[in-house]
Amino acid sequence: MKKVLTIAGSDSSGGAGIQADLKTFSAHGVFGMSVITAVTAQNTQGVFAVQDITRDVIAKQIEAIFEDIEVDGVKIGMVSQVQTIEVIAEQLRHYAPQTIVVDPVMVSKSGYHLLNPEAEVTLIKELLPLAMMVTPNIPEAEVMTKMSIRTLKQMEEAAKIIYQMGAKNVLLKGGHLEDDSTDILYDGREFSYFSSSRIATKNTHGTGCTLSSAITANMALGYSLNEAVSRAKEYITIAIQHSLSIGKGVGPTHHFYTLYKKAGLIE
Ligand SMILES: Nc1ncnc2c1ncn2[C@@H]1O[C@H](COP(=O)(O)OP(=O)(O)O)[C@@H](O)[C@H]1O
Ligand SMILES: Cc1ncc(COP(=O)(O)O)c(N)n1
Repeated sequence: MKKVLTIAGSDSSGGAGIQADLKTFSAHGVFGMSVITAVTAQNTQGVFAVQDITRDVIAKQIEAIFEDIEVDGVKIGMVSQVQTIEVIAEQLRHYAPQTIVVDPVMVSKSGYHLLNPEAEVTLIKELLPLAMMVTPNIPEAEVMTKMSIRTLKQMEEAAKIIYQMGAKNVLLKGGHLEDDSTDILYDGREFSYFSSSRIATKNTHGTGCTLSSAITANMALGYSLNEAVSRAKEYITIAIQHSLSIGKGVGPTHHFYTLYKKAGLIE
Protein backbone atom coordinates (compact mmCIF):
# COMPACT_ATOMS: atom_id res chain seq x y z
CA MET A 1 0.00 0.00 0.00
CA LYS A 2 1.24 3.50 -0.81
CA LYS A 3 2.05 5.65 2.21
CA VAL A 4 1.35 9.36 2.10
CA LEU A 5 2.09 12.11 4.63
CA THR A 6 0.32 15.38 5.37
CA ILE A 7 2.18 18.14 7.22
CA ALA A 8 -0.57 20.57 8.23
CA GLY A 9 -2.80 22.04 10.92
CA SER A 10 -5.61 20.26 12.76
CA ASP A 11 -9.18 21.50 12.16
CA SER A 12 -11.35 20.47 15.12
CA SER A 13 -14.49 20.52 12.95
CA GLY A 14 -13.00 17.95 10.57
CA GLY A 15 -13.66 19.86 7.35
CA ALA A 16 -10.19 21.14 6.45
CA GLY A 17 -6.55 20.62 7.44
CA ILE A 18 -5.17 17.28 8.65
CA GLN A 19 -8.66 15.79 8.95
CA ALA A 20 -9.65 16.58 5.34
CA ASP A 21 -6.26 15.31 4.16
CA LEU A 22 -6.55 11.96 5.95
CA LYS A 23 -10.12 11.44 4.71
CA THR A 24 -8.98 12.17 1.17
CA PHE A 25 -6.08 9.71 1.50
CA SER A 26 -8.42 6.99 2.79
CA ALA A 27 -10.88 7.57 -0.03
CA HIS A 28 -7.97 7.07 -2.48
CA GLY A 29 -6.87 3.80 -0.87
CA VAL A 30 -3.51 5.10 0.34
CA PHE A 31 -2.23 4.91 3.93
CA GLY A 32 -2.33 8.38 5.53
CA MET A 33 0.14 9.72 8.09
CA SER A 34 0.31 13.16 9.71
CA VAL A 35 2.68 15.74 11.14
CA ILE A 36 0.65 18.36 13.02
CA THR A 37 2.03 21.90 12.79
CA ALA A 38 -0.71 23.66 14.78
CA VAL A 39 -3.96 22.85 16.54
CA THR A 40 -6.86 25.13 15.62
CA ALA A 41 -10.14 25.53 17.52
CA GLN A 42 -12.32 25.85 14.46
CA ASN A 43 -15.78 25.11 13.11
CA THR A 44 -17.83 25.95 10.02
CA GLN A 45 -18.20 29.53 11.28
CA GLY A 46 -14.67 30.52 12.17
CA VAL A 47 -11.27 29.93 13.76
CA PHE A 48 -11.27 30.79 17.47
CA ALA A 49 -7.78 29.85 18.70
CA VAL A 50 -4.50 28.45 17.40
CA GLN A 51 -1.75 26.64 19.30
CA ASP A 52 1.42 26.28 17.27
CA ILE A 53 3.37 23.08 17.83
CA THR A 54 6.99 23.65 18.85
CA ARG A 55 9.86 23.36 16.38
CA ASP A 56 11.26 20.41 18.27
CA VAL A 57 8.02 18.39 18.28
CA ILE A 58 7.51 19.06 14.56
CA ALA A 59 11.07 17.87 13.85
CA LYS A 60 10.49 14.76 15.98
CA GLN A 61 7.20 13.89 14.20
CA ILE A 62 8.91 14.07 10.81
CA GLU A 63 11.89 12.08 12.09
CA ALA A 64 9.64 9.40 13.63
CA ILE A 65 7.95 8.81 10.29
CA PHE A 66 10.92 8.95 7.93
CA GLU A 67 13.26 6.89 10.13
CA ASP A 68 10.73 4.06 10.13
CA ILE A 69 8.49 4.19 7.07
CA GLU A 70 8.99 4.68 3.35
CA VAL A 71 7.02 7.76 2.30
CA ASP A 72 5.51 7.82 -1.22
CA GLY A 73 4.29 11.41 -1.16
CA VAL A 74 4.12 14.48 1.06
CA LYS A 75 1.56 17.26 1.12
CA ILE A 76 2.17 20.47 3.07
CA GLY A 77 -0.75 22.64 4.25
CA MET A 78 -0.97 25.18 7.11
CA VAL A 79 2.53 26.03 8.32
CA SER A 80 1.71 28.96 10.59
CA GLN A 81 5.07 30.48 11.61
CA VAL A 82 8.59 31.19 10.30
CA GLN A 83 10.19 28.64 12.65
CA THR A 84 7.63 25.99 11.60
CA ILE A 85 8.54 26.46 7.94
CA GLU A 86 12.26 26.45 8.65
CA VAL A 87 12.19 23.14 10.51
CA ILE A 88 9.97 21.47 7.89
CA ALA A 89 12.26 22.63 5.08
CA GLU A 90 15.36 21.49 6.97
CA GLN A 91 13.90 18.02 7.59
CA LEU A 92 12.56 17.57 4.06
CA ARG A 93 15.91 18.60 2.56
CA HIS A 94 17.44 15.87 4.73
CA TYR A 95 14.95 13.09 3.92
CA ALA A 96 14.36 14.27 0.33
CA PRO A 97 11.03 12.57 -0.51
CA GLN A 98 10.30 12.47 -4.24
CA THR A 99 6.88 14.09 -4.32
CA ILE A 100 6.12 17.21 -2.30
CA VAL A 101 2.91 19.16 -2.97
CA VAL A 102 2.76 22.55 -1.25
CA ASP A 103 -0.65 24.13 -0.61
CA PRO A 104 0.38 27.65 0.48
CA VAL A 105 -2.48 28.07 2.99
CA MET A 106 -2.67 31.71 4.11
CA VAL A 107 -6.17 32.83 5.15
CA SER A 108 -9.12 30.54 6.02
CA LYS A 109 -12.47 30.92 4.18
CA SER A 110 -13.68 32.51 7.43
CA GLY A 111 -10.96 35.19 7.17
CA TYR A 112 -8.45 34.03 9.83
CA HIS A 113 -4.70 34.36 9.12
CA LEU A 114 -3.55 30.73 9.36
CA LEU A 115 -0.11 31.83 8.14
CA ASN A 116 1.53 34.68 10.02
CA PRO A 117 1.91 37.37 7.27
CA GLU A 118 5.55 37.77 8.34
CA ALA A 119 6.11 34.14 7.25
CA GLU A 120 4.87 34.58 3.66
CA VAL A 121 8.34 35.32 2.34
CA THR A 122 9.81 32.34 4.23
CA LEU A 123 7.19 30.00 2.77
CA ILE A 124 8.10 31.11 -0.75
CA LYS A 125 11.86 30.99 -0.15
CA GLU A 126 12.06 27.72 1.81
CA LEU A 127 9.21 25.52 0.57
CA LEU A 128 8.69 26.36 -3.12
CA PRO A 129 12.12 25.10 -4.25
CA LEU A 130 11.29 21.72 -2.62
CA ALA A 131 7.89 21.45 -4.29
CA MET A 132 6.96 19.19 -7.18
CA MET A 133 3.82 21.31 -7.27
CA VAL A 134 2.44 24.40 -5.53
CA THR A 135 -1.34 24.94 -5.44
CA PRO A 136 -2.25 28.56 -4.61
CA ASN A 137 -5.82 29.86 -4.76
CA ILE A 138 -6.41 33.32 -6.27
CA PRO A 139 -5.97 35.36 -3.04
CA GLU A 140 -2.75 33.44 -2.25
CA ALA A 141 -1.44 33.97 -5.79
CA GLU A 142 -2.23 37.68 -5.42
CA VAL A 143 -0.16 37.87 -2.24
CA MET A 144 2.70 35.93 -3.85
CA THR A 145 2.80 37.97 -7.08
CA LYS A 146 1.48 41.30 -5.75
CA MET A 147 -0.79 41.46 -8.82
CA SER A 148 -4.57 41.56 -9.05
CA ILE A 149 -6.07 38.42 -10.64
CA ARG A 150 -9.56 38.62 -12.21
CA THR A 151 -9.20 36.76 -15.53
CA LEU A 152 -7.76 33.53 -16.94
CA LYS A 153 -5.10 35.61 -18.72
CA GLN A 154 -4.02 37.13 -15.40
CA MET A 155 -4.03 33.63 -13.85
CA GLU A 156 -1.59 32.50 -16.55
CA GLU A 157 0.63 35.53 -15.94
CA ALA A 158 0.63 34.87 -12.18
CA ALA A 159 1.38 31.16 -12.68
CA LYS A 160 4.49 32.11 -14.68
CA ILE A 161 5.69 34.45 -11.93
CA ILE A 162 5.11 31.80 -9.22
CA TYR A 163 6.93 29.21 -11.36
CA GLN A 164 9.99 31.49 -11.27
CA MET A 165 9.91 31.22 -7.46
CA GLY A 166 11.11 27.62 -7.70
CA ALA A 167 8.19 25.16 -7.77
CA LYS A 168 8.47 22.64 -10.62
CA ASN A 169 4.75 22.99 -11.40
CA VAL A 170 2.15 25.58 -10.48
CA LEU A 171 -1.56 24.77 -10.18
CA LEU A 172 -3.40 28.07 -9.82
CA LYS A 173 -6.94 27.30 -8.59
CA GLY A 174 -9.86 29.28 -9.94
CA GLY A 175 -12.42 28.56 -7.23
CA HIS A 176 -12.52 32.23 -6.20
CA LEU A 177 -13.41 33.64 -9.64
CA GLU A 178 -17.03 34.06 -10.66
CA ASP A 179 -17.33 31.93 -13.81
CA ASP A 180 -16.59 28.24 -14.19
CA SER A 181 -14.06 26.79 -11.74
CA THR A 182 -10.99 26.54 -13.94
CA ASP A 183 -7.63 25.54 -12.45
CA ILE A 184 -4.51 26.28 -14.53
CA LEU A 185 -1.43 24.04 -14.46
CA TYR A 186 1.90 25.51 -15.64
CA ASP A 187 4.98 23.30 -15.94
CA GLY A 188 7.38 25.97 -17.16
CA ARG A 189 6.59 25.25 -20.81
CA GLU A 190 2.86 24.99 -21.32
CA PHE A 191 -0.52 25.46 -19.68
CA SER A 192 -3.14 22.77 -19.04
CA TYR A 193 -6.68 23.64 -17.98
CA PHE A 194 -8.92 21.69 -15.60
CA SER A 195 -12.45 22.99 -15.67
CA SER A 196 -15.78 22.27 -14.02
CA SER A 197 -19.04 24.21 -13.88
CA ARG A 198 -19.38 26.31 -10.75
CA ILE A 199 -21.45 24.44 -8.16
CA ALA A 200 -23.90 26.69 -6.33
CA THR A 201 -23.13 25.87 -2.69
CA LYS A 202 -21.73 27.63 0.36
CA ASN A 203 -20.20 24.37 1.57
CA THR A 204 -16.60 24.66 0.36
CA HIS A 205 -14.77 24.33 3.68
CA GLY A 206 -11.52 22.48 3.01
CA THR A 207 -11.73 22.30 -0.79
CA GLY A 208 -8.10 23.39 -1.25
CA CYS A 209 -6.84 20.90 1.36
CA THR A 210 -8.81 18.13 -0.34
CA LEU A 211 -7.56 18.95 -3.83
CA SER A 212 -3.87 19.03 -2.87
CA SER A 213 -4.21 15.77 -0.90
CA ALA A 214 -5.97 14.08 -3.81
CA ILE A 215 -3.16 15.18 -6.16
CA THR A 216 -0.54 13.82 -3.73
CA ALA A 217 -2.40 10.50 -3.38
CA ASN A 218 -2.74 10.13 -7.15
CA MET A 219 0.93 10.89 -7.70
CA ALA A 220 1.89 8.31 -5.06
CA LEU A 221 -0.32 5.82 -6.90
CA GLY A 222 1.83 6.36 -9.99
CA TYR A 223 -0.32 8.64 -12.15
CA SER A 224 1.44 11.25 -14.26
CA LEU A 225 1.23 14.83 -13.06
CA ASN A 226 -1.53 15.76 -15.53
CA GLU A 227 -3.52 12.61 -14.76
CA ALA A 228 -3.10 13.18 -11.01
CA VAL A 229 -4.52 16.71 -11.30
CA SER A 230 -7.32 15.61 -13.61
CA ARG A 231 -8.41 12.81 -11.25
CA ALA A 232 -8.12 15.13 -8.23
CA LYS A 233 -10.26 17.74 -9.97
CA GLU A 234 -12.90 15.08 -10.65
CA TYR A 235 -12.72 14.01 -6.99
CA ILE A 236 -13.11 17.55 -5.59
CA THR A 237 -15.99 18.29 -7.98
CA ILE A 238 -17.95 15.25 -6.77
CA ALA A 239 -17.01 16.05 -3.15
CA ILE A 240 -18.39 19.61 -3.56
CA GLN A 241 -21.49 18.43 -5.47
CA HIS A 242 -22.36 16.22 -2.50
CA SER A 243 -21.03 18.56 0.20
CA LEU A 244 -22.61 18.35 3.63
CA SER A 245 -24.75 20.97 5.36
CA ILE A 246 -23.06 20.33 8.70
CA GLY A 247 -22.94 23.25 11.16
CA LYS A 248 -24.25 26.79 10.79
CA GLY A 249 -21.61 28.15 8.42
CA VAL A 250 -19.45 26.93 5.53
CA GLY A 251 -19.95 23.16 5.53
CA PRO A 252 -17.44 20.47 4.48
CA THR A 253 -17.10 18.38 1.33
CA HIS A 254 -18.19 14.71 1.11
CA HIS A 255 -15.15 12.43 0.90
CA PHE A 256 -16.85 9.10 0.69
CA TYR A 257 -19.66 9.77 -1.78
CA THR A 258 -18.10 7.66 -4.54
CA LEU A 259 -17.16 4.84 -2.14
CA TYR A 260 -20.59 4.79 -0.48
CA LYS A 261 -22.27 4.81 -3.86
CA LYS A 262 -20.15 1.91 -5.13
CA ALA A 263 -20.90 -0.01 -1.93
CA GLY A 264 -24.64 0.64 -2.38
CA LEU A 265 -24.80 2.52 0.93
CA ILE A 266 -26.54 5.49 -0.73
CA GLU A 267 -28.88 5.80 -3.73
N1 LIG B 1 -18.23 26.46 -6.23
C1 LIG B 1 -17.36 25.62 -6.82
N2 LIG B 1 -17.77 24.81 -7.82
C2 LIG B 1 -16.91 23.95 -8.41
N3 LIG B 1 -15.61 23.84 -8.08
C3 LIG B 1 -15.14 24.63 -7.08
C4 LIG B 1 -15.97 25.56 -6.40
N4 LIG B 1 -15.24 26.19 -5.45
C5 LIG B 1 -14.00 25.69 -5.54
N5 LIG B 1 -13.92 24.76 -6.53
C6 LIG B 1 -12.74 23.95 -6.89
O1 LIG B 1 -12.21 23.44 -5.68
C7 LIG B 1 -10.79 23.41 -5.71
C8 LIG B 1 -10.26 24.30 -4.60
O2 LIG B 1 -10.28 25.62 -5.06
P1 LIG B 1 -10.32 26.97 -4.28
O3 LIG B 1 -11.66 27.13 -3.62
O4 LIG B 1 -9.93 28.02 -5.27
O5 LIG B 1 -9.17 26.76 -3.21
P2 LIG B 1 -9.07 27.10 -1.66
O6 LIG B 1 -9.93 26.09 -0.93
O7 LIG B 1 -7.61 26.90 -1.41
O8 LIG B 1 -9.54 28.49 -1.50
C9 LIG B 1 -10.43 23.89 -7.12
O9 LIG B 1 -10.31 22.76 -7.98
C10 LIG B 1 -11.62 24.75 -7.53
O10 LIG B 1 -11.73 24.85 -8.92
C1 LIG C 1 -6.12 23.72 9.79
C2 LIG C 1 -6.62 24.36 8.54
N1 LIG C 1 -5.91 24.21 7.40
C3 LIG C 1 -6.35 24.77 6.25
C4 LIG C 1 -7.53 25.48 6.22
C5 LIG C 1 -7.99 26.13 4.92
O1 LIG C 1 -9.23 25.68 4.50
P1 LIG C 1 -10.30 26.72 3.95
O2 LIG C 1 -9.60 27.61 2.97
O3 LIG C 1 -11.36 25.90 3.30
O4 LIG C 1 -10.79 27.48 5.17
C6 LIG C 1 -8.26 25.60 7.41
N2 LIG C 1 -9.41 26.31 7.48
N3 LIG C 1 -7.78 25.04 8.56
